[in-house]
Amino acid sequence: MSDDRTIALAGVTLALGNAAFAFDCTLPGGAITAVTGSSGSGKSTLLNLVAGFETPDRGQVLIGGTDVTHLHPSERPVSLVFQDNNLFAHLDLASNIGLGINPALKLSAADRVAVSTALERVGLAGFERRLPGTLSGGERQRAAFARALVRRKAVLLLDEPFAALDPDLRAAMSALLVELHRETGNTVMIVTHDPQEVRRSADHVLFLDHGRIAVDLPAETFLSGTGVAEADAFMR
Ligand SMILES: Nc1ncnc2c1ncn2[C@@H]1O[C@H](COP(=O)(O)OP(=O)(O)OP(=O)(O)O)[C@@H](O)[C@H]1O
Repeated sequence: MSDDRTIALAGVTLALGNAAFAFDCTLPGGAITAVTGSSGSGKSTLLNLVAGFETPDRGQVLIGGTDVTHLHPSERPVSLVFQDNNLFAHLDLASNIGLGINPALKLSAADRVAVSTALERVGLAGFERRLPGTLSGGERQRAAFARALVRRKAVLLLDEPFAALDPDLRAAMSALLVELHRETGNTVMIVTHDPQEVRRSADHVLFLDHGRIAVDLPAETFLSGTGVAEADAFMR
């Protein structure tokens, strides 16, 4: 029986322009899976298939054993954090995060408390009235995490969330991700081209090459050497 948060792609194929993708994989429920590989290998496309921004030509996308292949992104049990464009510039942080709870921003008193608690949790206590433009890059990413937290979805999808940050901040954000993951136990899929990020946060690793999954291993095994030249070279 599948864990209710396991993600599976079964016989998925997709053509986009000249690029062809074929994915067959299982992302273990309750684990952090890093999706890595060189530029253009298909990492974002794999994430977009799980999120619902792309639909396979063939095959199925399953979350917790439920076929979500034809569900709209808003109907899937997922939260998303991207590298940027996470926040609406004209809305303060309380509203930006409140959108994670209710897209019409009809928030109860309990919802407002949940927003403030999430801000506190990511180290932004008291930032409710601040506009995104007044925050540093790291603070904006923390706010994006806070919004993902209040959604309380079974699956958290992150596409290069820390790529724009300096190395210290990147390390701090990875640590925060691992800490929050320990508390929520949700299934995390993080797209990254940063080998350090894979080392720091992954329980499981998918290495993509030319639109296919070239390596699919627990992180410990992956990091000790895969025998696949491209993957081992990538991690050096
Ligand atoms: N809508 C599209 N139309 C045509 N080609 C596309 C489309 N979307 C993606 N591609 C192509 O598919 C390939 C994989 O793209 P994808 O963004 O998934 O790679 P990636 O591994 O995330 O790359 P990067 O690390 O550079 O972000 C690329 O060659 C890209 O140009």
